[in-house]
Parts: sequence; structure tokens; C-alpha cells
Amino acid sequence: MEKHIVVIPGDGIGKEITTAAVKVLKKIDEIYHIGLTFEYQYAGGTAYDKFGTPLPENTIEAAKKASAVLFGAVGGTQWDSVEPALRPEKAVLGLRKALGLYVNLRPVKVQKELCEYSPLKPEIVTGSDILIVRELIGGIYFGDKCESEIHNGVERAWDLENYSVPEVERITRFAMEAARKRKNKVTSVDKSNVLATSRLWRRTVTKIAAQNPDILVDNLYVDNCAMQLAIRPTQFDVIVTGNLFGDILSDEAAVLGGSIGMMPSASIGELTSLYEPIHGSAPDIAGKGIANPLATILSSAMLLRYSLEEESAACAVEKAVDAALEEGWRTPDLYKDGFKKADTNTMTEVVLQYIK
Ligand SMILES: NC(=O)c1ccc[n+]([C@@H]2O[C@H](COP(=O)([O-])OP(=O)(O)OC[C@H]3O[C@@H](n4cnc5c(N)ncnc54)[C@H](O)[C@@H]3O)[C@@H](O)[C@H]2O)c1
Ligand SMILES: CC(C)[C@H](C(=O)O)[C@@H](O)C(=O)O
Ligand SMILES: [Mg+2]
Repeated sequence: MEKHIVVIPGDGIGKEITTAAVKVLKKIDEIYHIGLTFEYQYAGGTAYDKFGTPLPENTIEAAKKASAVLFGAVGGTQWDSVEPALRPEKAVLGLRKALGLYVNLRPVKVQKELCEYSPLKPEIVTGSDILIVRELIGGIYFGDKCESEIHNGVERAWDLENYSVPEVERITRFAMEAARKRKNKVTSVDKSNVLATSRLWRRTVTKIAAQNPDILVDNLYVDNCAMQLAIRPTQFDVIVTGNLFGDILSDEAAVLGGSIGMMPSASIGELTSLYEPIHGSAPDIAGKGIANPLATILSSAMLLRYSLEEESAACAVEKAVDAALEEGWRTPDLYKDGFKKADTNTMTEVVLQYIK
């Protein structure tokens, strides 16, 4: 049966990194005969320049029909002055909402070869293996907002956060199931000492925890969690949190392994799912051919695992990435003396060679 992948390169390094991941998927298809087909769609600033909108209807329709979506990244300084509703980032948010991608899985596993690149000492970071389960279509990202109004004679702006019990219940249940396949521990992260939404979050998590007595559940305030990630990352198994906290904590956790260019993600929905690196369009290195493609290649492994249920193929991609690192290949974000320097293309070719 045909498995149709909609590829959305986006902006900046998006084209370079999705090209790399598609090469990997094509090689996998030659070996595993999955029957992959590919279709390209526009989103982000590139779509805005071409069609006047960052998220064309065609892109949404194609994504809805796809077996899975592979997404690069969007955004760039050239679109900073575009009106907020048409900013490139609206494409990511719009797609997440349109596809109902309520769970964002951001695994942080520090490869042993990369421990020495971590900003943390090897003895602190070694053994870190965290799954961040981020709620993706609620919270302050999607609440009412006001870009500008005059209040008591001064200009102000506001964003409202709201979470409903069913929204928290479904993400918490997902986190429990994920923990059951790992080390049976869930840390829920909130700011319930200050925020009403966080108090509802914590009450709801506590209720779901009582229904899952085999899972050890604890709670942390987000400020403490940010600190704990830096001082004892190995204490975490699954972290479940809201949209904004998950965004921030996942960038922090990503550098445990030395570079944000290594961290994949899966955004899971009921219709289809979307796979993208957690980093952005990296305008500072776009077009230079030096972006680390591994986060996107590892996102394609998650696509094989979660959307296509091709576990062996997913493992083959992950093993090939490990092998490339073990052999000493490094893109500039991770390069040090004594290693083999690879640009985006070279790193991709090396990974392709190791796919079995
Ligand atoms: N999902 C997305 O599309 C997404 C995610 C995050 C940020 N953004 C957007 O991307 C643009 C740039 O944002 P930013 O600079 O804050 O974050 P960024 O993640 O794009 O870049 C942060 C730093 O990490 C480096 N980096 C990122 N990915 C890399 C890779 N694969 N290889 C090597 N180095 C890499 C960049 O060069 C930069 O120095 C903004 O417009 C932002 O809104 C988009
Ligand atoms: C680009 C932006 C809308 C997005 C987010 O904030 O969710 C990004 O930072 C991410 O982490 O995927
Ligand atoms: Mg982010």
C-alpha cells in the first residue's frame, strides 16, 4: 500500500535538512519496500512571499490526506515586520491546530559520543534519557490575544492562557502510556504557585495519576524544573507539561546532547502526524550547506516508527546516525579538532552508507 509523505521544507535551513531526510527515507524504501511517495508543499515566509499567506489551503488539505508530514522549519528576519497574523510561525501553529496535533513528543537521549559536547559535565549528563510530552494545541499559544490597546492612557498587549480539564486529561493519559513503555515515571511541570491554569493542570494530573497507580508521578514548578534539568537531568523519565513551558524546557533539554541540531520531534494527531526537528530555520547559517541534518533525519525515524509502524526501518535510521557519530563525523555545530568535519551533504551521505 502506498504511504504518502507530504514534505514541507519551509524557510531558512528547512530545504537543506528536509532534502537530507527525504534521501534517507528513499534509501530506507529501497531496502524495506514500504512504498513511499512524496509530495512537496509550501509554508512559512516562502509561502507568504508566493501566495500572500504563510499557510496555503492546499498545504493544509494535502497534510490532512497524508500518511505523515515531514516539516523543516519556518521563519526569518526578513518577515519580522509582516503583520502578526501572517508571520511565518503562524504556519506551524495553524498546521498543528488544523491537524489536531495535541501531543508533541521531544525525546532527549544523549548519545555517549556526544557527552563531551554537553555544556554539562559528562558525569552529570551521562545516562540522560528524557521524553518531553508537550501539550501542543492549547494554552497561551492559542488563547485570546490583543496586539495593542490603550488602557488607562498607556499602550499594552495581552495573551490569555486557558486550559480545560479534557485537554489536560488527554495529554496526561498520553504521558502515562508513554511512561509505561519506559521507566514508569512522569514529572508534571507547572507554575501552580502562581497560575490558575496550572492549578487546574495539577489537580487534573493528580486525578489521572490516581487511575495509574503503577506510574510514579511527581510535580515540579517550571522554574525548579529548568534548574533540575541542568543539575540532575538523569532524574527524569517522562516530563509532561503545557505548550509554553514545553517549548522552553525542550530547547534547554536539547543542548544536554551538545546541539539543538540533534533533537527530533513528533507531533501526534488523530488524522495524521507531523515530524520536525525542534530547532528553527537558523537564518544565521541558512544557505551555507552546513546545518546539522541529524535532527530531521531522526524525525524521519520517528515518522517511520509512529505513523508507518516500521520499527525495524526506524531503528536502522537511528543506528546509522549513531554509526556516523561513532566514526567521528561532525557538522560544524559539534566539530572539534581530531574529528572528521562534515557539511550537511557529507553527513547525509555518511548516514546513507550506514543504513542497512
Ligand atoms: N518549528 C519551527 O519552524 C521553528 C522552531 C523554532 C524557531 N523557529 C523560527 O526560526 C527562526 C530562527 O529562530 P532562532 O534563531 O531563535 O532559533 P533556531 O533554532 O533557528 O537557531 C538557534 C541557534 O541554533 C543554531 N541551529 C539551529 N538548528 C541548527 C542545525 N540544524 N544545525 C546547526 N545549528 C543549528 C542556529 O544556527 C542558531 O545559532 C525564527 O523565525 C523562529 O521563529 C521556527
Ligand atoms: C516556531 C514556534 C511557533 C514553535 C513553538 O513555539 O512551538 C517553535 O519554537 C517550536 O518549538 O516548535
Ligand atoms: Mg521552540
